[in-house]
Amino acid sequence: MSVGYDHVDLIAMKKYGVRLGHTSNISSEVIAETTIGLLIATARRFFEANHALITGEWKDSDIFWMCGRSIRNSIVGIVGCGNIGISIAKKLNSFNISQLLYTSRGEKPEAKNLGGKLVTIDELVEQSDFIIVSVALNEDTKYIINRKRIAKMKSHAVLVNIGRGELIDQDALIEALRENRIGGVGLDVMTPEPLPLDNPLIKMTNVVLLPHIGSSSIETRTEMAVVTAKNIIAVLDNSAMTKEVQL
Ligand SMILES: O=CC(=O)O
Repeated sequence: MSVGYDHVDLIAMKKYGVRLGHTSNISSEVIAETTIGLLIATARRFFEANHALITGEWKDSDIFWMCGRSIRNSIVGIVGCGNIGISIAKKLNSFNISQLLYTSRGEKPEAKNLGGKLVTIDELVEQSDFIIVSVALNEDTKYIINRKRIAKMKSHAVLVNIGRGELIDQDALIEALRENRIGGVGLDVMTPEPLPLDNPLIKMTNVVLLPHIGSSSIETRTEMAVVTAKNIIAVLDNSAMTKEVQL
């Protein structure tokens, strides 16, 4: 009952003739909503600000207290422009950003129509003020955000990951955050999940962590459950699944 199937041994499934269903595209919209929320919460320091309020640190202060960065007039890069990436791009369109960048195997007409420019991953990390990782995890994309690419990011760049934890070299990310080499990070996915409470990310003020709740709306989870049930029934009936992975 998920979009991604990186946690399934596809070779073994194929070898033993086990069919695999998933919930492709059902959750794209709600994951895109989560992404926008996480992007703003990270860029505008919502959790840090909330913590300041509840701990009595909210005082008459200087005009730049708790300032974050606007999304307006910024360059936003989306790594991976599948259904979720496109849905994020559509929502961002109303934010008056200055440029949308994206990576993909080839130009995507839908992204182009939204003003998106196809770039390489290295160009994207170098040029973006906000970087959103929304690509499927596989052998080609594992650690796509590696140490070298983290080093290329702008010092104020905000990185958001709603794909899978292993898309990012998390140790390199923690180092960059410790040394204030990037602006902030918003993660709905991380390594491992659940994240142990002694992980350094948990205590960092420039990090917003969510417990992999990208698709967690009642409506979406209900729809995912129904499709999963239909997929199971299809296997029992030896008929076509609603969403089947071609092994
Ligand atoms: O991460 C969520 C999913 O793959 O559905």
